[in-house]
Amino acid sequence: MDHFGYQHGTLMAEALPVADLADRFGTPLYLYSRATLERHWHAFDRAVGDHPHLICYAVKANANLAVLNLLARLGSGFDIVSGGELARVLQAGGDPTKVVFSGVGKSADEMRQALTAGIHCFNVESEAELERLNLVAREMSVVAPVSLRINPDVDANTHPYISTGLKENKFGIPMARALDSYRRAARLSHIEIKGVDCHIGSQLTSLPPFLAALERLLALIDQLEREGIHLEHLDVGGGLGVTYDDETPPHPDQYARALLQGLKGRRLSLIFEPGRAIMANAGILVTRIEYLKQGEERDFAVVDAAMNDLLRPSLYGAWQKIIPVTPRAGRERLYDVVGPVCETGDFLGKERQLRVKGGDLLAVRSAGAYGFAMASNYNSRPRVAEVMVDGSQAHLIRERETLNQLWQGEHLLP
Ligand SMILES: Cc1ncc(COP(=O)(O)O)c(C=O)c1O
Ligand SMILES: N[C@@H](CCCC[NH3+])C(=O)O
Repeated sequence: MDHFGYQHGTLMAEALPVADLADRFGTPLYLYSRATLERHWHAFDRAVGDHPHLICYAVKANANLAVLNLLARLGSGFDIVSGGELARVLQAGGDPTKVVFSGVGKSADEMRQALTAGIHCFNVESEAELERLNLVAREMSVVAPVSLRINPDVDANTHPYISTGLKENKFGIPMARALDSYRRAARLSHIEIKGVDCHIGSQLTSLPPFLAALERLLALIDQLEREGIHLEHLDVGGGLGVTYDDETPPHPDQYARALLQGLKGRRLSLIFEPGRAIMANAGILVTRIEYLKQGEERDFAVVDAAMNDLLRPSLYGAWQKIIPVTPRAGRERLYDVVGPVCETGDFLGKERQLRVKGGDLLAVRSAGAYGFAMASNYNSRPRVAEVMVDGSQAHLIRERETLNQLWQGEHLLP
């Protein structure tokens, strides 16, 4: 069921007309549907059934405290990549014992912070990081629970900027070094080996790359077992894609079934780190057309949202559906939907057929993940408001930034 569907000729967010929300909260505006994000989380959780598992939502996809809090209430764990994300999870009431810490550049301070919080596991991405973590844990007289993130050299068939499991990518420990790294970890006094981890990329729309990575990891797990290194869990990362246009990614049921079959009866518990699959289609970006402008080659719909609010189209050439909030009758025209930022690459969509007038509202769909999370103040644009819709209630979960906030923390010379 789509919680952003049309009713009586106008776009709804659950039980509320988007146009009313735009009037009430202003534009640009991120709108999220609580029912959708909860349904997506449950779909993932249910898919794994009673096989021991932990769903660790990837905080980077959307780190708003209200989002994290709703997920924490469902019993979710969290995949973090910084001390800032850990602080957000704790602030939102998340359970630190369900947190896994990924990322190639963890600082000693971040390690201390995570050890103090008592997280579930560090996903260690290099031998140098392993050494540092051992030292930090020794200083604190604790033992650090560790998974090694292995780079299985599998092509995820996704955009090169979001592919992470190829030899040339910076992520993880190369497969060829995996065994030695585990042996080294086993010798370190303040490291406890818990599992193995991989994450081969984002927006994957088919199963074979996941299964190829799984096969390689299982071969490693069996090899480690023969050496007396026993793993408790296998962290398969995130990466399950969503439908932006006409992609048909596997449903979490199919994905989980394939992985469970791949385990061939091994009783390893599974950790999942989904981000996009939970949040992307639980959010839209609502924007108002400032001007329609006729060019020589094409027309432009200049809207009030820009690349600083939603970077994916500019950064990856990503395609996201752009739909009218209240569709009109009449002739369609072809528009580039562009923002006010002074960059040629500032567009939300190119060559879109639309029937619109100046002042109309548009909604960019699938914007709940990597939308607000990647927003910036470029061109001194205050970051926009975020609203969570819950049935017929709308909650402001992040206020629109004020102009004063733009220079908060800046100082003039004496
Ligand atoms: C280590 C790690 N885990 C999980 C994710 C979440 O990925 P996705 O949003 O594709 O599920 C990412 C981002 O790609 C990641 O780098
Ligand atoms: N930010 C990216 C995904 C990167 C995932 C981070 N590991 C996107 O919008 O598609």
